[in-house]
Amino acid sequence: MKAVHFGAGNIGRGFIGLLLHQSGYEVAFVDVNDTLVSLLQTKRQYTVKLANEQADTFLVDQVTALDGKNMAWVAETIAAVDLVTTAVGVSVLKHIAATIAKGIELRLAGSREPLHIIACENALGGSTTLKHLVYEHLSPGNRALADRLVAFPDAAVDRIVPLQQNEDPLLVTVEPFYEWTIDRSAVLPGHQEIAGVHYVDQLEPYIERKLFTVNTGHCCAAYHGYLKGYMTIQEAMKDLSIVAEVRGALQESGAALIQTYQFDEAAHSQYIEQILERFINPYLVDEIVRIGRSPIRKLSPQDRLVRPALLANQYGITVTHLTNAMAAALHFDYADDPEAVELQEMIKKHGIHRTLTEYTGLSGQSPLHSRAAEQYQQLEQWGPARKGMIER
Ligand SMILES: NC(=O)c1ccc[n+]([C@@H]2O[C@H](COP(=O)([O-])OP(=O)(O)OC[C@H]3O[C@@H](n4cnc5c(N)ncnc54)[C@H](O)[C@@H]3O)[C@@H](O)[C@H]2O)c1
Ligand SMILES: O=P(O)(O)OC[C@@H](O)[C@@H](O)[C@H](O)[C@H](O)CO
Repeated sequence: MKAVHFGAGNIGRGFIGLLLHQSGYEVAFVDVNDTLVSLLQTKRQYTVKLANEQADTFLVDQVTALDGKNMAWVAETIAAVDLVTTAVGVSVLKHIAATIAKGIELRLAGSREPLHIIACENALGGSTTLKHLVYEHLSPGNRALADRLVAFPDAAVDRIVPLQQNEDPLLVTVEPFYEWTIDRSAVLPGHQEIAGVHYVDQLEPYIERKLFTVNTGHCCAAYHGYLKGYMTIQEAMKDLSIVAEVRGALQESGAALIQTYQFDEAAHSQYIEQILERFINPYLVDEIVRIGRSPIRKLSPQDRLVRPALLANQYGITVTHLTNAMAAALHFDYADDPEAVELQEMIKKHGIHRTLTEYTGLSGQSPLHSRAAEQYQQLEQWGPARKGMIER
């Protein structure tokens, strides 16, 4: 079996590539990073190391890489594989859609074998988004054929893979835990199930539970941690006031999830505790600026802060920690993150209220808006504390 995977980065190599390899796939990674592509082409293998006491390792071999800038080469390869996966970042999907469409077009000209395309990004409906982007490049005839022969099952992926600091540039250190959940209802007959993947009939509860617990808690710790001058999530999670913010936010999103999906309360509390343990894994060094990256995406209406806050608010659940995390996100002024820079410029130019409305979609009438704005002013006090800690 053959697969093309877009994005040979942390989750690409450390999670998707590993599981596909373990299921018997030969994986061709597509990336635009020339160094990564050339190393994978030369070595044809890499190692995944678990962040645990034993530092278990796994060899992933029979891999290759394709230059993502070479559309014709990538499309020809897609025409001949069984599976296409992505882990490039949800905002990059629009840049790979034309190449995938070209691959589908070539494939449909000569084959009636089904093709599955799965976006493994942190977003609701990632594969569906990719499908819409790909369909923009297909002729009406090919769209009709693709409706029958090409499936885009949505998925949720969970494994913490930090920025890598290894001497071997292909080695990737990952946390031991993983969960890859795929919407079975969108899978076509003939799909060979991927070992280690959990296929479910309805994905929404799984993806919302993951995004609004793991990622909500993670960014909450990151934005508060950044404000207080911590460099890693492990450092931030030693600060009890930050842990209290994270727990508070997860109780708010948890209460909303329990109401929406009738989750068992005790099981959900256990899920939260397991996630807090994962954040403090002492064998990982996970930088706060990675977890806080792209604050505009993280503050958007469908993402990990605003959507659970809106849900909770609808159910009459008091929301203060999620809005406090939004307020902290608005203080994330990391100069190397283009979205953080844009956000800070917007605040400087137009003030906090207009910025909140523009990026979160929360109108000035929303109580969540007023609370986040008020908390933004209260958090201002941490600015000097952060600078002091970073200078020390
Ligand atoms: N790292 C994690 O813990 C984790 C866990 C679950 C989900 N995710 C999600 O996985 C995705 C990737 O995250 P990551 O941490 O692996 O990021 P990353 O930056 O390590 O990897 C992304 C890779 O995509 C490549 N890329 C960018 N543009 C491309 C293009 N046009 N064509 C082909 N390749 C391109 C980059 O060069 C990079 O190698 C994100 O959506 C993220 O939210 C990450
Ligand atoms: O990848 P992002 O930017 O959506 O979120 C940053 C982290 O929270 C995220 O990568 C987690 O490590 C991951 O989602 C764990 O499964």
